[in-house]
Amino acid sequence: MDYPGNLFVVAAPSGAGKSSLVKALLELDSHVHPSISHTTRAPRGQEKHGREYFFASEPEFDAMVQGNAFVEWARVHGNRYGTSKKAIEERIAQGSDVILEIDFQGALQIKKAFANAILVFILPPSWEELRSRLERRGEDSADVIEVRLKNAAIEMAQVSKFDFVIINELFERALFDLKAVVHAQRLKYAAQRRARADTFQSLNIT
Ligand SMILES: Nc1ncnc2c1ncn2[C@@H]1O[C@H](COP(=O)(O)OP(=O)(O)OP(=O)(O)O)[C@@H](O)[C@H]1O
Ligand SMILES: Nc1nc2c(ncn2[C@@H]2O[C@H](COP(=O)(O)O)[C@@H](O)[C@H]2O)c(=O)[nH]1
Repeated sequence: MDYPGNLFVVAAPSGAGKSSLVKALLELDSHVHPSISHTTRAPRGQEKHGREYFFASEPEFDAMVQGNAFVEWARVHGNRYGTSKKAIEERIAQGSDVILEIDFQGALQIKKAFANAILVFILPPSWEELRSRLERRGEDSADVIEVRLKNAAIEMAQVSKFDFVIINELFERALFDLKAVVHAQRLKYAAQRRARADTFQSLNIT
């Protein structure tokens, strides 16, 4: 389906820095809107319902799956996460750009539903740095960090299926690259829409 707004999907192994990069992008670019996912994970320290996530019980999440409310959902690191259709369709239909911060399974489901979606994969510069970022963040127990690092190898094996890969070594450099992807995509779709409008006009199609 073709929508006037752009859909960006950012995936990365846990700790690579995607939330930090997306947050910085949102502060700089008011035309990009985040999609707030639903999750069965418990809230972390400062997280608020409706800000980082909509926190849902297992039965609540089940009901949404049964009700076909998700455009994609996946089990990630032992919890379920999903993107509600409502969260994105209304906005991109109105011409806004929407950014999703989800895992690779969800990203690939999104590409099937929205062929124009742009998939961006964020890589850490090294395994040592990935571990150290997870430890420094101080949000997850040692066991959870081990699970996330183990899953990171599986996630990174999917990188070739993404449209763009950004290495988040120097934060400002990675942010520059993410901004460039968003900007390039806007120019590309704007040009395509103009070309189509011109053709429609010359063919007298309304
Ligand atoms: N370029 C960078 N250099 C150093 N530290 C960074 C960099 N980018 C992010 N960080 C830090 O690494 C930690 C992990 O970043 P962040 O929470 O954004 O990762 P994430 O990919 O969103 O993880 P998750 O999927 O678990 O939510 C944070 O403490 C963040 O401040
Ligand atoms: N497939 C989906 N994955 C999602 C969604 N929202 C978040 N995520 C991913 O889950 C992991 C863990 O996140 P955390 O907040 O517990 O650290 C991370 O890779 C997220 O990107 C979603 O709606 N669908």
